[in-house]
Amino acid sequence: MIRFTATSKRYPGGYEALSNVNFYIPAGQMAFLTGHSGAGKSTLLKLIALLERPSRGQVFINNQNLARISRRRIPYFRRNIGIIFQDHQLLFDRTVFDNVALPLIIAGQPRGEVDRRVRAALDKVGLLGKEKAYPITLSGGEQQRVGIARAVVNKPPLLLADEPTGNLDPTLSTEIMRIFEDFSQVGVTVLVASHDLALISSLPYRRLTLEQGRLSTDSDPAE
Ligand SMILES: Nc1ncnc2c1ncn2[C@@H]1O[C@H](COP(=O)(O)OP(=O)(O)OP(=O)(O)O)[C@@H](O)[C@H]1O
Repeated sequence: MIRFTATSKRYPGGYEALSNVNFYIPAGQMAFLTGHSGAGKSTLLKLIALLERPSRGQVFINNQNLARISRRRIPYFRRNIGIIFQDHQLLFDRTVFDNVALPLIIAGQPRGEVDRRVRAALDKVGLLGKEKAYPITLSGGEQQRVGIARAVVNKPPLLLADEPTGNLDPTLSTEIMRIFEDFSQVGVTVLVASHDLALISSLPYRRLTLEQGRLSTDSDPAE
């Protein structure tokens, strides 16, 4: 599903954020990406979402070489990826329903389909009944779950999360991880960048560790 082959990323200032990274994550796997601050975790996720391009090497998603995707086709490619950020980037002047509906409305889905899918997504994250609420009235954990519902409302086969539990206490963090596990169990590939080692160590998933842009370890407790 995700393949990096000798992938490097040098930013315009000359800083090499990723150096010769190689790994493969099969479809349906859940994995963590960890490493110190500045190790290159966000950069790696950005290369997958085509928010940045590698300076050397390749990134393949579903056997598709991302170098072959033109700028014009990037929005269509991104519909295959749900992205969750630490600061969930919700619209505070819109209801929960409207926040989650946004990707479907942009994709031109008919109203009935939007209603049905938004409710299904809110149900998956345990927020049915909060459709009319405004994000400001929700707790941090609930806001993060709205962000997850919005990321999955298109049913993307791939979910990327960048520090999704950064602002949450351990109990809420565990709840968020459980939601990701549920998606992975129905075949969604999930890659979570996090430096919460206590949380990661408590879960039986593969762990890719970056150290100054290099993949220093790749360990899978299942093997
Ligand atoms: N657009 C950019 N231009 C120049 N340098 C950048 C850019 N984005 C990131 N960097 C640099 O690349 C390095 C890796 O950054 P990245 O955000 O990928 O790390 P990270 O592991 O996600 O860190 P954190 O855990 O602090 O978010 C950092 O030194 C950062 O300053």
